[in-house]
Amino acid sequence: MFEILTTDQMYEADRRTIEGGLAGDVLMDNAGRVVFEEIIRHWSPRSVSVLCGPGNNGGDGFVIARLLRDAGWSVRLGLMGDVVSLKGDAALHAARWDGAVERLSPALVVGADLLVDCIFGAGLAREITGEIAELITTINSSMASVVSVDVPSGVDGNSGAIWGCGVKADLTVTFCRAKPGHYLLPGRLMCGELAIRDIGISDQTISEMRPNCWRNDPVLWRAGIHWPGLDGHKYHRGHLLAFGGASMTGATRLVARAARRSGVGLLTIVSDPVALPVYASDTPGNMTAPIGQVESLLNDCRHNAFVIGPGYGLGDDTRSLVLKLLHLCRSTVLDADALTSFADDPSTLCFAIQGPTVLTPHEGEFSRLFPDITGDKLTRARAAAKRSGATVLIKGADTVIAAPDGRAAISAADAPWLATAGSGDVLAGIIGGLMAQGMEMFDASCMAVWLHARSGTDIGPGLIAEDIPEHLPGILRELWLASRKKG
Ligand SMILES: NC(=O)C1=CN([C@@H]2O[C@H](COP(=O)(O)OP(=O)(O)OC[C@H]3O[C@@H](n4cnc5c(N)ncnc54)[C@H](OP(=O)(O)O)[C@@H]3O)[C@@H](O)[C@H]2O)[C@@H](O)CC1
Ligand SMILES: Nc1ncnc2c1ncn2[C@@H]1O[C@H](COP(=O)(O)OP(=O)(O)O)[C@@H](O)[C@H]1O
Ligand SMILES: [K+]
Repeated sequence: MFEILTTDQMYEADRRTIEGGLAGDVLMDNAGRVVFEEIIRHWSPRSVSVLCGPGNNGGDGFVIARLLRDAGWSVRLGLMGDVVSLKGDAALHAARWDGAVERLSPALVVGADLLVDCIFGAGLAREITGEIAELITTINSSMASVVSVDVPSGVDGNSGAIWGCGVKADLTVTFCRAKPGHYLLPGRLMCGELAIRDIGISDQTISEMRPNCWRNDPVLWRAGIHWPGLDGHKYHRGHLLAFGGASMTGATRLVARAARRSGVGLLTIVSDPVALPVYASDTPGNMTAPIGQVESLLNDCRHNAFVIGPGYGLGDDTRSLVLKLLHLCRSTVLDADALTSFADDPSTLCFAIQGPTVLTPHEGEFSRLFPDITGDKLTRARAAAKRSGATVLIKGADTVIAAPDGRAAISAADAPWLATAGSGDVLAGIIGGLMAQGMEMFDASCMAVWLHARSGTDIGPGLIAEDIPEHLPGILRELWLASRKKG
């Protein structure tokens, strides 16, 4: 259930399921039934208005109305357009509804305790205007609870964008698998609780669709974790070089702390000699080296991973050091100043990326580096990954991680506490630490985002960036114990 399907993939899965012998009207009946089950699980009987659009999303509404009424609820149903204009399965289920069919209007909202939003689903393809836009405004200002069927009407299932206006739901029930728009902002903010329910489409049908987007979950990457062996030594766990700035020393201290808590064997902070005492005194386990020794450090292949950018400073020196590091094709995480230093010349950066490299921009850094790449976050991350050859991780509440081969994961965590200075530095450190231990770049990025978000939700209010590395051992222990059970 971690795959995320585009609306086209969903239509295709429906089509194949119907071809495989499950009639379309049965699929629609199943869809209506799971929404009905969610409604009766969440609410006691009350007055309901089912608001139906002209397509199959509206068809689901007729099933829901019938089941609720059969269960003794007081139900009104409104339809956009005429019943005779309905087609296929929607027409069939409309014929099975023997209650009144009212005109879809704000009058249906007045006095209802629960609204079932079946106006538009996957088929929404243009701006919502006029009477329907007014109806949506009325829905959103009403005191009634709102259940949206498949997606909140107005939300684009693929991008999470809003077509002019959108229903704000308390619960969204979607079918078979989530769609990107359930997790990408602003769509995610419109969904309320998300229930993903099976309607009879097999897992095999889904795997035949070859989904390459997932909700970020340990299932995706836990097999790729490099746990230390009984006979291991510290060099088996990698030696990360974290490049520290001369003045903003806090950033790389956070990188170092996070990388070490993620399990890296050795860590050296390389910096301008002026800042070395700060780094050296930060914590006894950090090693330090002056930037003047960088050539000999890089000549030692045991230094197998690099993190550069947080607090490093902008400019030519940063640019040439980054290019030098990329030339070695070792695991490299570029964040913050290492990215912004290429704002005037992103193609040089992209050209230099040959080895396992992760770029971790926030939205501002992303638009400086890839100003011509537009669209939703998933599309942009994929385009930037394809262009650069790096794994691209666009940060935010709906962090997206995309690999150059098109694979992508979206974080569905609820961790607004992470929006605090330095938390991005910690993330870069975790990714670097995991890659130094041998984890593949996409897996390491996904795992780091997950560990970071879990820390955010666990620690909650009051979180400061320094808390996150200290929280990692507990979560890693859980993952480790789970891996031993499976083994
Ligand atoms: N077997 C299956 O496939 C199953 C599908 N299922 C359900 O079907 C849903 C998808 O159904 P769908 O494809 O009919 O699309 P849907 O969202 O109902 O809307 C299309 C209609 O809206 C109209 N329209 C669009 N935009 C508009 C606008 N801005 N303003 C005004 N009108 C606009 C559009 O008009 P047109 O563009 O054609 O002029 C068309 O008439 C899916 O979300 C799920 O709930 C489940 O039952 C499981 C089985
Ligand atoms: N609302 C939010 N919900 C969850 N995570 C968030 C939210 N806002 C920011 N974050 C996360 O916090 C981190 C902030 O990183 P960044 O912007 O680089 O800040 P800094 O440079 O101060 O460390 C990122 O990992 C980002 O995904
Ligand atoms: K809907």
